[in-house]
Amino acid sequence: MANVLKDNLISGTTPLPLLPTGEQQIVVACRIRPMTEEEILQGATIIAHKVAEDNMVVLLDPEEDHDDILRANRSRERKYMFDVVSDARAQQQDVYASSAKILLSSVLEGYNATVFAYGATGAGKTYTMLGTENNPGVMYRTLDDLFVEIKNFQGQREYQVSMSYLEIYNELIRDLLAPSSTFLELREDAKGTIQVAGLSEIIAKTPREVMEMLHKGNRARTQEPTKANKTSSRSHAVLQVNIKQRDVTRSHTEQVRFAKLYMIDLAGSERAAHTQNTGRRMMEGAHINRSLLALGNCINALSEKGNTKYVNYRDSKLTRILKDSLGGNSRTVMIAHVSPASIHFEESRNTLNYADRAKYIKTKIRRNVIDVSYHIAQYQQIIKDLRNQAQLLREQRDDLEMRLTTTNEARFSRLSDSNTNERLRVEEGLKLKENIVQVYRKQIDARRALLEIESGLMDIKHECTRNESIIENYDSNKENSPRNGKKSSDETSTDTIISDNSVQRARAELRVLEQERSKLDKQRKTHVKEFETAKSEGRRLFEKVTKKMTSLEQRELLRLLAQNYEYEMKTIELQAEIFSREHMVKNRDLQLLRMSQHRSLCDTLIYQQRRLIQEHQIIIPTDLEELYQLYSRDIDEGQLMHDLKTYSLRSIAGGNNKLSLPFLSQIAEEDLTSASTSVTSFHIPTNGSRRNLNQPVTTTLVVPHRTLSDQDLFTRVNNESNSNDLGQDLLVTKTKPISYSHFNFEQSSKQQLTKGNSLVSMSSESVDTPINKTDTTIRNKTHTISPSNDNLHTPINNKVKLRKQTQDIAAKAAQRRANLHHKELMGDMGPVVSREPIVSKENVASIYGLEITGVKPKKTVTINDPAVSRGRANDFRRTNSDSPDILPLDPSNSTTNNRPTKTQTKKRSISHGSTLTNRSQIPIANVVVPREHF
Ligand SMILES: Nc1ncnc2c1ncn2[C@@H]1O[C@H](COP(=O)(O)OP(=O)(O)OP(=O)(O)O)[C@@H](O)[C@H]1O
Repeated sequence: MANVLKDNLISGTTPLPLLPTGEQQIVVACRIRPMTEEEILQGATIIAHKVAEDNMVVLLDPEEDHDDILRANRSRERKYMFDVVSDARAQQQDVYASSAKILLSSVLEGYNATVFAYGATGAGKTYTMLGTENNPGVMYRTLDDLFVEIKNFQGQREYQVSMSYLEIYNELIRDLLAPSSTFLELREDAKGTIQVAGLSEIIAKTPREVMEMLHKGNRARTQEPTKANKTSSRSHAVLQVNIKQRDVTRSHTEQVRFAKLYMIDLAGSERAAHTQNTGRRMMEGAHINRSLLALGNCINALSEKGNTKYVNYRDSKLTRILKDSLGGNSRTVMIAHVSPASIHFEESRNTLNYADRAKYIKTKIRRNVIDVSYHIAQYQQIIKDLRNQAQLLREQRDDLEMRLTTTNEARFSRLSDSNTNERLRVEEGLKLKENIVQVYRKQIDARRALLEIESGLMDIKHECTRNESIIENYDSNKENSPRNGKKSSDETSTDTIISDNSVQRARAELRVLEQERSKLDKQRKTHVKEFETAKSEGRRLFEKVTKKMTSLEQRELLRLLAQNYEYEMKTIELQAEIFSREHMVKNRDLQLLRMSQHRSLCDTLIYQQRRLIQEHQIIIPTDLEELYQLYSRDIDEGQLMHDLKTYSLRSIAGGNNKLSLPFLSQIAEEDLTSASTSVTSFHIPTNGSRRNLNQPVTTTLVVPHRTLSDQDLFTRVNNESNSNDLGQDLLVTKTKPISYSHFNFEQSSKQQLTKGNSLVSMSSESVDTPINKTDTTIRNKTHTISPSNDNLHTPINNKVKLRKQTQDIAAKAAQRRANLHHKELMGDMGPVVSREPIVSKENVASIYGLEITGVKPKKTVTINDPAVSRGRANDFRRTNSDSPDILPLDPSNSTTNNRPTKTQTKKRSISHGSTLTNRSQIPIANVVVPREHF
């Protein structure tokens, strides 16, 4: 560090060095001012010397007696090493170059920085920080350079510079840019950052404005003559410069950098005996000393090895403001000031001792950068900006090419005919220049072509996904075709023709898209090759041409030309990235919209089912009630329920099958139809048709989908689909129950099972069971144990109608959810779109928030099989009549109690593939659809 400072000191114009990130020690500089007239008049001698090495101060003790033999062996000198030392010969520029200037580059990179002047009264702090009109100090020079730097980045970065200026006088804070009699308060925000409430912050556009503000502030500052200093500052002055910047080049994310630069001129410590201050001056002195003592304590604590001591910043306003500069997020330079005069030995020694300690203080710096992400509408604007930028670059380039040619030609014509060698050389240079321009153009063209191809490929991907999902829906519908059994033959045939046509079209489109994709892929490869060749050729030519061009001007023009092409290349690359992001965001937005529509649908569905339960006073198990309570709490402050109540009453009271909720009917009519079915390998047993009744529904855990976050779902789906041994992976032991703090699902499910599965039994009856004699018996049974069974006389047909209505929605809703997740997964898979269906039984079930267990068919507890309807009815009776004959958890018992006939087992084997040994056919899971909720 000392060397860097030394370099800066010598040259004063060395490029601003960038300090390393992370932990950093405070840079301590020392300035020994020249002797003042008064000091000379008082007969003081010079006791503070800078030694030749530049970074050492030797302080001699004026009290030491050379003739004192007792002290003869003791050194007369006190030596201090600092990062840089300047003495009476040093100019203001030198001091600036070794202190604030080294911070400037980091400030522009987004790091906070502080430079503060420390020392006894009259030691030269204000002179260093403020200076005089003819010889300005650090504050002015820093701001001046800051604007120069900003100008250098013109066209690349946008800046906003604002400043505030305050003083701490007698522990009171005053705004120097808007002086008034009121004092300001310090506030600490949640992150522990200290702020001055109500402090004015003025935006400065030019160095001139800054200087005016600075002068204005200084005029308002409290300054009084004392015995020690005719222009003694009686306050600590804090100048804060805020720099906010962002790159002009637009990108999909925007980096905004903030930095705070503090420049502080402290009041000087004073010894009452020396200053002979009385009254008000003495009071000021006491305040100054107290705050400086607090600062000294902080320095002591911070410089402790290992930094284990408590640092009390709260003792003074000064230390609170300096908190970050001393121990926090700031690159800090301390300039310690000493008088060289022997009469100030004590003050100088104190200052040097503190400065020496401050060397060990470490700050932890970090860049203040935030990334601002853009949304879709802004992408359009960025693309527009980038296009404009590319146009501007092309114009600049034309100009450069012209100038390069003109200078070459002018040079050529200046050469006499006899100077053949030189003429040949210039001619060759001209030719090479043409070559290089051609190569650069080729490079740009290839990159642009690639951009177009990439964009085309993205569109193809999108179209493929759309068509694949049509085909998938069709296949899924076909699989669930028994549902159509209830439709009239006319209806069915029209539906079939429509979907057959659309699926045929989708298949044909897919074939064309595939061809197009492979064509573009080939083109892409060719262009990538062209681009790479042009790139390396460009590099080679550039070196060659540079060698041929003798004139500095030509070389510079060539360099600018190459740079210009490079910028355009970057612009194209940015465009490509933004296109792809735009594409991704569009997809996501669409999915989110559909998900939220779907969610509304589910909420309505749950509400209507809830009403059915209430209206018909159906007894529901406590577990289900608790789940419902959880669900209710999950809905934002009950607002949704309130809204739904208003609409749903109409829809249910109306008793017709058409939904009356405005948004729901919209979804039901538009979205549900379009996204009819997509679950290819998963049958949702919420369908009221007889076919579902043939599918065994087995129970494990029942978890509402709302208990999982989207992320959880996504992770689960991914994990499960990534699993090599899906069947094994989904074993119940591996599936952790999702528990709320006050509700244990695992326990709950166990209870469900041990209590005889009343939940499932009830729901089987209320949802799926066909209305026949047995079921009426069951219902009667149920209601006999109900405290109130007035509604028993409600026409059964009406109930069934309502149930079916909700069942259909449930089925569609579940399928839609699977469909959406399927698409999401496909979207996240990157450029290669898998043709394999990603939605498996497990994934889909997981999407619904269901727990899936890998259960061997033997252990399966089958309840909802109409073939064993008598058994089920018995189970149900047992459950609801608190019969001791409880449906057992034990698998062996379960098969005994619920033992299916041979045919029944066979049936199940087919639907779950349980008897097959092939891995792909191994029964993966028994799935529970949250039908019980309905
Ligand atoms: N490097 C220097 N070259 C010439 N004159 C200087 C230098 N440093 C300080 N002085 C002069 O010394 C006197 C005291 O300096 P200054 O007011 O800057 O001290 P200070 O440390 O700010 O004191 P206080 O803490 O009382 O405000 C002033 O007259 C100033 O012009």
